[in-house]
Amino acid sequence: MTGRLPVDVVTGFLGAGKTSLLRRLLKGPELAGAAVLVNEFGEIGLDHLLLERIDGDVVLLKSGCVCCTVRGDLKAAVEGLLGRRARGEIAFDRIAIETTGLADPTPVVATIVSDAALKHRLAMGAVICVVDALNGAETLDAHEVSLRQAAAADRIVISKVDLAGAETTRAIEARLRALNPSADILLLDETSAPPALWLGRSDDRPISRCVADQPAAEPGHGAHAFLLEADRPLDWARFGLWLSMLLHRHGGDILRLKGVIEIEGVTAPVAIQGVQRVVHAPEHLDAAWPPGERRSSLVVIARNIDPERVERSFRAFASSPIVAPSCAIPA
Ligand SMILES: Nc1nc2c(ncn2[C@@H]2O[C@H](COP(=O)(O)OP(=O)(O)OP(=O)(O)O)[C@@H](O)[C@H]2O)c(=O)[nH]1
Repeated sequence: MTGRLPVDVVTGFLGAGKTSLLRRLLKGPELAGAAVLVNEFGEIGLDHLLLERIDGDVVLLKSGCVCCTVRGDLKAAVEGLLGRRARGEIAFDRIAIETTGLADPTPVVATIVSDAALKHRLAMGAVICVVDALNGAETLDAHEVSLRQAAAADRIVISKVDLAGAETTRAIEARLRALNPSADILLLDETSAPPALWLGRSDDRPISRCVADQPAAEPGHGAHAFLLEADRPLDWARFGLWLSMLLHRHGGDILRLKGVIEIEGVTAPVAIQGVQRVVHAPEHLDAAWPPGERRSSLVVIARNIDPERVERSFRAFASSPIVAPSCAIPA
């Protein structure tokens, strides 16, 4: 890898735990000095609310790492970062790319190993696929792209084993071993140590299977992203009710819901995370609201749902002081 920057790719379905894994790795020495590229689905990103902005889509993480949100061309984003590094504007010595949860990682790997402009400057590290122990089986059944993600991986991290229980975890592990026998598998919960040694490649794993001739899966799979916003603080109990009704009614089609909300009587922003039918524990963020951005914003990634109906329902809920029948049942 001499002279070339190692690139690791973190993939996995929506909400599997990719960012959580990266956040933990960023706290240790493994990713110190890394540039992290976050490839977001759709045009809507929220991470900028929580990170210090350098300019445009490039942000500096608290760890000192560079983080770049990619909404279009990955190659252009990587070239942009390499250019800024060459000009001495930013410093990093490795790259980690988080793909969108709906992406087949194959084209990302192909860009790194075979693009004429990049292949002499970058060296492929590992493809790490995060699979959620709780939702993993249903996701593998329903979304072909999740099979491709697991099949392309050098290493598979099974997340949320603390939520799934031993039996469910064993079942998903056995399924993943059958699907990709050559991948190393690691079980992870919220407290176990991050798999530092998993970054980088071991030479006996040919990259070829990652860049197999098969066409990449269509990104998106009919899913679309939309944004729900509210300018005044939300009542926590009513918000919880609205959210549980939404997931009760449409859970199978809400692939991901995440955002930052302002709750009545709470100064700090609160991060909300929903993955299919599961709502994770809300997180009170340390960061204060960036100036001028104090508002609730929720990104929903869904399929088979008319965003306007959900928006109407959310607006009615967020703006009315009492639960009116028209907003009580999410459309
Ligand atoms: N209990 C538990 N929760 C976890 C674990 N890993 C991730 N989570 C939670 O799962 C939710 C989604 O995690 P993220 O890391 O944002 O998932 P992601 O794959 O980056 O999501 P997208 O980028 O939207 O595809 C968050 O609320 C995390 O705190 C785990 O091992 N245990």
